[in-house]
Amino acid sequence: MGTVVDAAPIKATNESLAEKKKPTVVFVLGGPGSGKGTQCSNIIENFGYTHLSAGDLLRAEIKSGSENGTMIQNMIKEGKIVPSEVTIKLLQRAMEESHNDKFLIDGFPRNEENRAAFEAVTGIEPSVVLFFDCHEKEMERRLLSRNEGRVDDNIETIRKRFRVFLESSIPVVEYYESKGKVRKIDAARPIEEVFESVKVVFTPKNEKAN
Ligand SMILES: Nc1ncnc2c1ncn2[C@@H]1O[C@H](COP(=O)(O)OP(=O)(O)OP(=O)(O)O)[C@@H](O)[C@H]1O
Ligand SMILES: Nc1ccn([C@@H]2O[C@H](COP(=O)(O)O)[C@@H](O)[C@H]2O)c(=O)n1
Repeated sequence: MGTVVDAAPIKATNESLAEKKKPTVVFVLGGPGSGKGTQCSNIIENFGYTHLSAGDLLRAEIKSGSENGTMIQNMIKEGKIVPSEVTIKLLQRAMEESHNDKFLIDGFPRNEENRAAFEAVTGIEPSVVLFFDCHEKEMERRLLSRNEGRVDDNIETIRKRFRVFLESSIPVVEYYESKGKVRKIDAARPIEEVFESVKVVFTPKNEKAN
């Protein structure tokens, strides 16, 4: 079945965003189960950001009964990446509705198409890209014990998600690395230890303890 996409609201929303000062955006990347959502919850409690998870927005779109719901559900089940115009429209709407000007965008951009389309449509470049680095064995263990009833937390889909991460998402991390924007965090450690490293990225240099 073809993808149902309504591109018109992207332009309208973009015009209203363009009138305002550009928001601060931090992209939060890392493999499935690397702990992106967990650490974003910690960051928003301490640093005044709004957390926008691309995956959560897509899952909410399925639940809302949207005309794109079936397509999104099928892509998630297969571990595939939803067309950028759909995800960007959801992100833009959430940014507009939040009234904040600092965003943690979690799980986006997932591929080169996501990255280029977001920059073209919004004119926004991330100030920093957080990259949670974790080995597959640990990510697999975490996903299989997450127990949130997600349709993609089964071993077959997890393997597909790992492949998509290596083939499509790592090149995005490399792109931002070449621009000096990536802050790589060892995410295979306990949650509190990972957050200690994350805090350093968000704490202005002159506020760090000696
Ligand atoms: N450092 C950690 N050590 C052990 N377990 C963790 C750690 N960080 C997160 N978890 C657990 O692992 C699971 C996956 O974490 P989380 O949902 O934050 O990952 P994610 O990167 O956002 O995953 P996805 O991309 O699949 O949404 C959760 O059950 C979470 O509680
Ligand atoms: N930019 C994105 C982000 C996510 N997806 C789809 O959602 C699935 C779950 O994402 P999580 O970040 O919650 O793990 C992911 O596997 C993709 O199918 C997407 O298409 N584009």
